[in-house]
Amino acid sequence: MTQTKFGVLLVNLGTPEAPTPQAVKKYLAEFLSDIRVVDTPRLLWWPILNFVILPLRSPRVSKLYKAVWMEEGSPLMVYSRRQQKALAERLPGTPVELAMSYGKPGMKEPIEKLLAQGVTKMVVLPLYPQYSCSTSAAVFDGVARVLKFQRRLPSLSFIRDYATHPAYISALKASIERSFAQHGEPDRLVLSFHGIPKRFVAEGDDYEQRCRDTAQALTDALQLPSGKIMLTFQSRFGREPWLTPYTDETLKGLPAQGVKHIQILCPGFAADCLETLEEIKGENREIFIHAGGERFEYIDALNDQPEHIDLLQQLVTQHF
Ligand SMILES: C=CC1=C(C)c2cc3[nH]c(cc4nc(cc5[nH]c(cc1n2)c(C)c5CCC(=O)O)C(CCC(=O)O)=C4C)c(C)c3C=C
Ligand SMILES: [Fe+2]
Ligand SMILES: [Fe+2]
Repeated sequence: MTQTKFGVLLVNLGTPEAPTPQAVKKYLAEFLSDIRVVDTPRLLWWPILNFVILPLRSPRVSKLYKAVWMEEGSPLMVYSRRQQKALAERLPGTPVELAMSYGKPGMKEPIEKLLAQGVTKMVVLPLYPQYSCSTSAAVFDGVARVLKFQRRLPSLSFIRDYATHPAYISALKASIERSFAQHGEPDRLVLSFHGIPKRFVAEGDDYEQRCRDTAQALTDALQLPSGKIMLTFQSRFGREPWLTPYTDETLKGLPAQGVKHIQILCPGFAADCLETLEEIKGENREIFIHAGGERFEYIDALNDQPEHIDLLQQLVTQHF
């Protein structure tokens, strides 16, 4: 009889290997070729991607990566590795691998490493608190793509999301309360989530609802008056309408309404990355201050905070 051997696969988006135009181009080419992310018909998308998007975007975005790059590498990779290590320390005897949907180490090598260690049950945890077809479902595709070439499949648990998990909400709450204690209570607490095209939601993606579920659970947990918390969407890409209100437009309008002190948190990002550090902590601070805002405080992602590792541990061990 085979004994069950558990293994954990953490998965995040992926990031370039270096903050250079060539490395960013390679990463974006893989990421933006996934039909889960951009679903424009391939024949139309291929020339746009290769002749317009990649040549124009890669040099510009590589400068943004340079601005947030850490000594050990890209922030997303650095924090994800720390999460992997901290979770592995909590689970002696259970291998924990980190995979990325795009770029290195990809999906194949980490899954094969788990199987080579005799894992018979794999718990897959996409590090996206709110489900979206563009992220969580792409992880599912990646797992299936790799397992397609295995003769012996492991049992699988796929954690769809954890938007209202009590340990997630209490980790966010603790972070916010620390920030309030350090800087005072702001006029508004802004929760900025990565956007997606509105069309994805119309076609059945429940991402917007899951973001609202998180915001509601946090509002209840913090016991703040409902007008104090705002939900916005960042990182718009392309021409079609994305989820609104947009973070940048909202922040630009706040000072004129008398809102001069904000704190901002990105609950949809398990790890700090380009989108939080450059776009929110950098660019959106500028927008707010330029519009007449006075105090802007960015609240770090949960990264490798002990409360976050508690959450990851609870999420995976409930499947053991
Ligand atoms: C093109 C469409 C995109 C969709 C849909 C999308 C959804 C989505 N993304 C994240 C999380 C992250 N995105 C990050 C970067 C990033 N995202 C897009 C595009 C879409 N994202 C691009 C083109 C980029 C790269 C930067 C740029 O060129 O502007 C990152 C950061 C990666 C890093 O290296 O730091 C994360 C994380 C979520 C959660 C999401 C849907 C809910
Ligand atoms: Fe994105
Ligand atoms: Fe961005």
